[in-house]
Amino acid sequence: MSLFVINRYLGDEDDCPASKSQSEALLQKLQQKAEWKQRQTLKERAQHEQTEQKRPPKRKQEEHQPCKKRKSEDVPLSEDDSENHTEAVELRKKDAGGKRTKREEVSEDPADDAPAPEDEPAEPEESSPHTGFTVLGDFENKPSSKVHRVLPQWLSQPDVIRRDIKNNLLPVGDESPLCPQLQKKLQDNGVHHFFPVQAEVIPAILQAAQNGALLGRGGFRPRDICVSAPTGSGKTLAFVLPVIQVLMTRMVCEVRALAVLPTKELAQQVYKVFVSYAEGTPLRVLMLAGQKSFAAEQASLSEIRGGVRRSTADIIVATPGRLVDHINKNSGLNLQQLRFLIIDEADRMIDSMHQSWLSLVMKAVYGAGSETNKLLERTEPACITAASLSPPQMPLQKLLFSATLTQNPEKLQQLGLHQPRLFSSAHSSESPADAAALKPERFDFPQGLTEYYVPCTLSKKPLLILHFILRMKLHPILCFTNSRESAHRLYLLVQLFGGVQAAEFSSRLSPKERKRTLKEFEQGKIQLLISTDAAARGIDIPGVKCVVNYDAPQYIRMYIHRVGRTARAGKSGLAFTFLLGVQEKKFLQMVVEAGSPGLQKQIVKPESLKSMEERYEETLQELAAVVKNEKTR
Ligand SMILES: Nc1ncnc2c1ncn2[C@@H]1O[C@H](COP(=O)(O)OP(=O)(O)OP(=O)(O)O)[C@@H](O)[C@H]1O
Repeated sequence: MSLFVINRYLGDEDDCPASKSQSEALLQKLQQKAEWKQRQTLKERAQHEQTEQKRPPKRKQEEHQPCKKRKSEDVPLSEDDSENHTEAVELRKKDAGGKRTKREEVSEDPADDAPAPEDEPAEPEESSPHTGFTVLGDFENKPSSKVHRVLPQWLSQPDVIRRDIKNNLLPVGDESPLCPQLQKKLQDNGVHHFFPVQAEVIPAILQAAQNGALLGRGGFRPRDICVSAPTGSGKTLAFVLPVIQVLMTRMVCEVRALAVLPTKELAQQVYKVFVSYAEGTPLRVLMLAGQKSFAAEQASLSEIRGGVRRSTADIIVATPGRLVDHINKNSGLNLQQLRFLIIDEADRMIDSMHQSWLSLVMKAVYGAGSETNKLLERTEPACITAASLSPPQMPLQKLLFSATLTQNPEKLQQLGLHQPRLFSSAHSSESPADAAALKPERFDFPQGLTEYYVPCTLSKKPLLILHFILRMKLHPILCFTNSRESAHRLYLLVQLFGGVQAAEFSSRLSPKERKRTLKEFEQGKIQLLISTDAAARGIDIPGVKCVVNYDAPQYIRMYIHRVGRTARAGKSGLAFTFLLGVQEKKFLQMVVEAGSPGLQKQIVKPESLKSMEERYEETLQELAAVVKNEKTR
């Protein structure tokens, strides 16, 4: 079977009359063939146009797609091909039990160019009608199946944390994995029950450290732990308590726990909790967050004892910037015995990974072994072998916490987690179908939170916030704006209007002023705290009844953290978001897609604001003068 036209050598035709008549016959035959082919092409084109008109549009579209089968029809025919074609037709006729279709008849007789009856459906062709070649394989275009997102098992099947705090309290005394000393401390601090996240995570961390701080059961490295639980659900105690319990029996003071937090205020808050529960144990806690000068922090890190430089801290709470400074400037921070690396607000910390703080910490952890601790020299994690497990080793375990932990495996991969285990209340609700459809990530909201939105215009926003405090008496209110300029202007306006104890909280203030402001707000001296997102994450102020998003946040994570400043520790709270007409649809959709039960509409009637309007107009004029004054200063 030839696939191509073969130019045969026909001999010296001019010299031989016999061969001349032979070549004439051949020429005639070829001319006939060409005519037949021309007619055939015209006929096929006519047929094709007819069927095109008859078919539904979708089918037509498919027809237009190039397919290899059709291409084979364009291959020029050789004489041999024609013969083979006749043979093939004959064979097919036999196969079909002698039944001859009209189409076969047409293709068999080149002279017959009558079109096939219109009502006769075209038969599926097993072989190309002209070449007679059987086309092997299926060259039709097939719809390719979509690649579905498949989450790693540890992400898709987390250990579930119950959402409802109030109905899932576990008494502190009941089969508690905590030592009596810490139990007593909890009772003294007014904590009589564990919240669900604590009931799940504390035993998991303690279990991995059953042999003390060294390698866990059977000599294996403990699994890293990730926790995704709502704002205010008690994540801080979920890591503070087990870390203290594991380390409290240590013999030598070395840095064994490092908690990294994104802001000074958060570091300060977590530092306080560590200090409170470490009281009465030999453990020493230190903060490296820029509250003191670098030199002062450096001096507090180590001391000379018996002629050897020794660490003076067991637990360090740090911000990434200051931590990196201490590692880079070799200020005496020794992380070679680090047992726990706690990353709070983990999703935010992953985003700040460009500072490469984590790789520096890892380098410091697995750096050259110190001469004094040859016995406990650690090796960088690699394949687990009998040899790698034989010496007593201090394993590093990472503990990640967030209310909005990312589910993006690529982002989590940057953390180099070891056989991670996820504890989550939110992720379990995501169905495989949702995951496959790449739906937006879903998070869990505190149960006691009621969310509202207030339709408004730009000019009415200041009046609304005044109405909330002066009329609705919703204070203390934590009010968020999207920029520090906006926070400052609103603060000035409220001050000028009068009758409200207000303060601002942003990077305009020094760390000292910020600390004082938060304290005063906590003490109830401030009714309205106007803040940027500096206070959106992690800050725990128990008395906040109401959060107002004066400017709607752009990202869902920010919304979750902002509204999470209320309704903490199983209590109830209100969150209001002021929405302009153009923002409404998109914002409400974003929040519901993220797992919120939905925002209720709260309309403030214009009459309710009427009585404040005159004073408000005056205030605006005063504000213009004050702002002008500030600019010229
Ligand atoms: N078992 C408990 N019993 C009573 N109060 C608790 C308990 N655990 C934590 N709390 C209190 O709940 C509040 C919120 O705790 P915490 O700050 O740890 O929440 P969080 O989950 O870290 O929140 P966020 O995600 O906003 O940082 C704190 O005031 C804390 O003292």
